[in-house]
Amino acid sequence: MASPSILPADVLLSRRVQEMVINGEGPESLYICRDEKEAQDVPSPLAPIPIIDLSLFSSSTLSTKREEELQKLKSALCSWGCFQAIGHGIPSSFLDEIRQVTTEYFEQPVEEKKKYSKGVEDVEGYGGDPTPEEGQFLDWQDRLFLTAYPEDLRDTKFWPESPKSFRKVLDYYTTKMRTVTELVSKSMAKSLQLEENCFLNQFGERAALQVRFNYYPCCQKPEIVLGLKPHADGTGYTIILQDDVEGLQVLKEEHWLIVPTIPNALLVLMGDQMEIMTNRMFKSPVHRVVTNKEKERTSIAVFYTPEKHKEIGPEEGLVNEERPRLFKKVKDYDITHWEYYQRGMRALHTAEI
Ligand SMILES: O=C(O)CCC(=O)C(=O)O
Ligand SMILES: [Fe+2]
Repeated sequence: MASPSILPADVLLSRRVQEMVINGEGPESLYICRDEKEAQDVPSPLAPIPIIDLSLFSSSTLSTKREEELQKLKSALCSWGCFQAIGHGIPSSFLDEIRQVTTEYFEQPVEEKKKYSKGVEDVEGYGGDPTPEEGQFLDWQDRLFLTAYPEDLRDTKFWPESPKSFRKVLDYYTTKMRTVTELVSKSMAKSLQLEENCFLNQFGERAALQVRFNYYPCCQKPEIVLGLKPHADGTGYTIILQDDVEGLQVLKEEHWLIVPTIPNALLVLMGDQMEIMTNRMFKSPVHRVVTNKEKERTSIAVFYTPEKHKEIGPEEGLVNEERPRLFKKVKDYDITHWEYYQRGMRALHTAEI
């Protein structure tokens, strides 16, 4: 396969995938990352990712029922590293609303979206990865990346003013995500027989919520590109709202399996930092996104990451003779993760003892 030609970063960044599709341009070499033979593979089966009802974790639930659900949660995270959360308390009408403003944002003329363009060195804003490192390929996607929490770290120059309700909707979604992360973090701790606030304490009060709005245009040759290259997240964990188009896949025992789309579910997916904090009890799964010829896809991924400069490490309660300490204490792991990600590599080994 030809290695990609290197164009100046600002040129790459100024050409969005969506525009190329509108102009009828096919994937050029920079995006071609697989050969067609792989496309003749048998279609990927659906991943039977456990569905967890978060409402059962409330104190009003019968304790046996609650205990059962906690066990289900633990088993899901030990084997899959993710689960589909229902009963999270966010009305389905609101999930539809945030999906709607996301679609509306990406459907706007490119000049409107480019008002929020990220610069070559920026993390936040509208665009894609700027410079592929040697041997790396570009993802068949456009995205908008924003810090939503802590509020004083919001850079509102990247927050779209159109569609009109975008900011208000994102603000409300952030509040809801704060509630969900609190409940999920406490439940994960309880499922491991740990003190319920232990993960919340490691994340810290100023743990970040960053939102990545992903837009994957259709592709005439979906078998030779990827919407998002294989990776594990550098977060604590990530909460993904999919639309009704399949595309996200998880790697399980060397097979790619499709993550089912469930209208009102949130996919909660462990990142490397939960694998560190749980001393590898919970797995941070490798995942990727594929595209298709007929339907564009959007997803909204919320990255929940420990507070800046805060040290995290394995919970003492999960270190014992049978399970010796596997990781050192680390801080700002997401930065190391990003450096490795750009080279198409995992960073978790840098935290290992
Ligand atoms: O689009 C998706 O469903 C997944 C997105 C994802 O993995 C990411 O943004 O890190
Ligand atoms: Fe991801």
